[in-house]
Amino acid sequence: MTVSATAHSSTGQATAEQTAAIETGTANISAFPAVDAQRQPRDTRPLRLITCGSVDDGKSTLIGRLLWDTKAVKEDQAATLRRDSGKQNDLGLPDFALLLDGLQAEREQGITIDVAYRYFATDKRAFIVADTPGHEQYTRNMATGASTADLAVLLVDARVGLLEQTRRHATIATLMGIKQFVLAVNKIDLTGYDRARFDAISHEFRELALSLGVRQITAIPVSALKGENVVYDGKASMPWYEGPTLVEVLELATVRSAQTVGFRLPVQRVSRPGESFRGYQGTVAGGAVKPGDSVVILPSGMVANVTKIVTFDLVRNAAVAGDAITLVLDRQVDVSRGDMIVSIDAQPQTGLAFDAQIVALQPDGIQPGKRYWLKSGSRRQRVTVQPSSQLDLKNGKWSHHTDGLGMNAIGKVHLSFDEQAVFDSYEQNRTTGAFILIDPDTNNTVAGGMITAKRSALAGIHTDDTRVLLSLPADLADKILASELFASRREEAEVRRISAGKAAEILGDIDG
Ligand SMILES: Nc1nc2c(ncn2[C@@H]2O[C@H](COP(=O)(O)OP(=O)(O)OP(=O)(O)O)[C@@H](O)[C@H]2O)c(=O)[nH]1
Repeated sequence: MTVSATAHSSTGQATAEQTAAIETGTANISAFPAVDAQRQPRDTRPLRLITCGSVDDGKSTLIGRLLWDTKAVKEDQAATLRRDSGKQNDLGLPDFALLLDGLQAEREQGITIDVAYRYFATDKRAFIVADTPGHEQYTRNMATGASTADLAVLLVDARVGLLEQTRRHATIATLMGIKQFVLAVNKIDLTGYDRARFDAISHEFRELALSLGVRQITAIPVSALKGENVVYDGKASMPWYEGPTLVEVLELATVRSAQTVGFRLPVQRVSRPGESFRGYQGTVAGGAVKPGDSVVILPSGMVANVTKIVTFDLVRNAAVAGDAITLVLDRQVDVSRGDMIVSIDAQPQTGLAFDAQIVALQPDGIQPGKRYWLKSGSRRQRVTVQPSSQLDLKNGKWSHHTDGLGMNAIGKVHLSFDEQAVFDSYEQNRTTGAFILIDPDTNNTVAGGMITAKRSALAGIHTDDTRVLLSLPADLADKILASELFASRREEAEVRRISAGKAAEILGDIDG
């Protein structure tokens, strides 16, 4: 067995070695109902999932069970687990939650662990599971885990049903772009395998998920403790359940595609080892590049052609997202750290104002109108943050909110920059569309966020002005927008391009 249960703190990419190890893993799943192996080509990319649940819902037990039943536990670990059998449960099984105890201990000592990543595999696919703590104060860790996940497993205790925390987790997962949910109705054994109970909870969850716009939902009655419907089926106890096991759903889930639109190279360093060589170094954050491609340097807008792509040991004829490269261009251009080199035909947005969604991470929260440092990749800029609405985690609705955002609050904000900023939307690129906010007084990271859209200059217009414009026939509104009178008050070039229809969209956004 090549797979080990490995805990990793912080930002969580599997190393190449780990990925290779999990990809060669061959877990024994013969006793588990086969999904036609012929029809299911093995996906080489690991599926990333996040598990969320409230305290005591059985999250540790479920993850432990997944690792155990897919044989992702090393022999020595297994032996230790069996030996510590003071902890054995009524069924004579080891306490699976113990597999995760190292992390627990660190947490109790107050060592900051954001997210622990664990690796397991079946013969169809490898998995990386982000284990995040259930307490409310750990919301930001959940957001961190969710930001890279393809799928969220939400746990509820079958005896208790959905809680506010379930809604909170589902909402954050959705905000982070997760579109596939599994509801694991755990501890079903403690309800006497009550089908009506399961149906009621899954119905309620379906409504919640639909209200969030999530359509891919699978609800599964599970006993993590007994290992029913996790890796092995639970037909003996639940003949009424004909759906898939948790692992079957995970094997069939889709890996979120990189969704990048064009080539992006945030410049980390300008390399000038000698007179004759000048290269721009960084990690490709999207798309691909090859010699001969035309690129634009942002925010300056200068154009150049790629002559050479160099990595640490060789000259390459192409580079893709994730590659650390040095790019050589065909002419002298002014490029510095924090600039972005992008493909000419699919450029990110450049502007002074953007809309974003943020999660406040510090007790001080986010203060309206305060200037922060915004850091995205290697770029650091001054920004003013103005909240516009806040998410009510009890009912999942946004409400108008222009005051500060407290710790763990999720808000929509307007970002205003002193100098041109360059972003993709987070939907389009998770690297160049994401940022953190740093408080200049304390140097603390006070928020994590994602760009939703560029704000037009029109969005700065007083709402009443825009309402008046919208009440006019579209052609008249267009004329007024294009008039000198209006242009003299606003950034002329921007305003001219905006139709009343666009204004309606922006207004909707302001109201929303
Ligand atoms: N009967 C039964 N008990 C379960 C099941 N899953 C978990 N438990 C028990 O529920 C208790 C809590 O389980 P944990 O896995 O520690 O719960 P958790 O959600 O990870 O809790 P924290 O780690 O504190 O967040 C333990 O005593 C488990 O043995 C289940 O499916 N059936």
